[in-house]
Amino acid sequence: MTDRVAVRIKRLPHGEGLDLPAYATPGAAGMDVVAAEAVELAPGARHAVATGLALAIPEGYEIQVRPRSGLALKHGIGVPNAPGTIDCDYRGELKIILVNHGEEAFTIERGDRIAQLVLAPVVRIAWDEVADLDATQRGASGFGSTGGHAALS
Ligand SMILES: O=c1ccn([C@H]2C[C@H](O)[C@@H](COP(=O)(O)OP(=O)(O)OP(=O)(O)O)O2)c(=O)[nH]1
Ligand SMILES: [Mg+2]
Repeated sequence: MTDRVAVRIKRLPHGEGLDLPAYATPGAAGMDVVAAEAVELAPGARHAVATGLALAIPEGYEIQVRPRSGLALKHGIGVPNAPGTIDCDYRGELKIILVNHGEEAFTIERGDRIAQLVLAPVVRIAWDEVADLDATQRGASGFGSTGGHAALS
């Protein structure tokens, strides 16, 4: 694997005793992050789940919060803002927004792995405002303009 990037992390008082986010396998793209609180999510409900963690991500990076596919497939638990954006200048508590798309209530216990964190480089925009844009074959066509599921002939 490539070299790791150091990210400062602080445990908040209610995060004491919990595992720090960690890669479950040597090739995992995301670190699983655990809940610092127990939550009962009714069908259709959503909640910003505490992690008991605060971060200082280095400039030039963000952390993306992504759902766990097992929770999604088995229980309908999603991250409604996926991929959640953790800015490098955010010093508040990392929270994981979960939604229950399933038909049954879902119980999260403190210490359960609820989502995964992916560190990603950020390339920032410098607008170059112009009067006219260059022409392309696609032009303004989009949103299915090239056809449906059938192969191109
Ligand atoms: O799933 C998430 C998404 C965001 N955040 C925190 C970190 C992020 O840096 C901050 C702001 O997030 P975002 O920019 O997505 O939310 P916003 O609605 O635009 O709020 P703001 O006006 O504070 O930027 O909230 C989380 O803890 N968890
Ligand atoms: Mg914002």
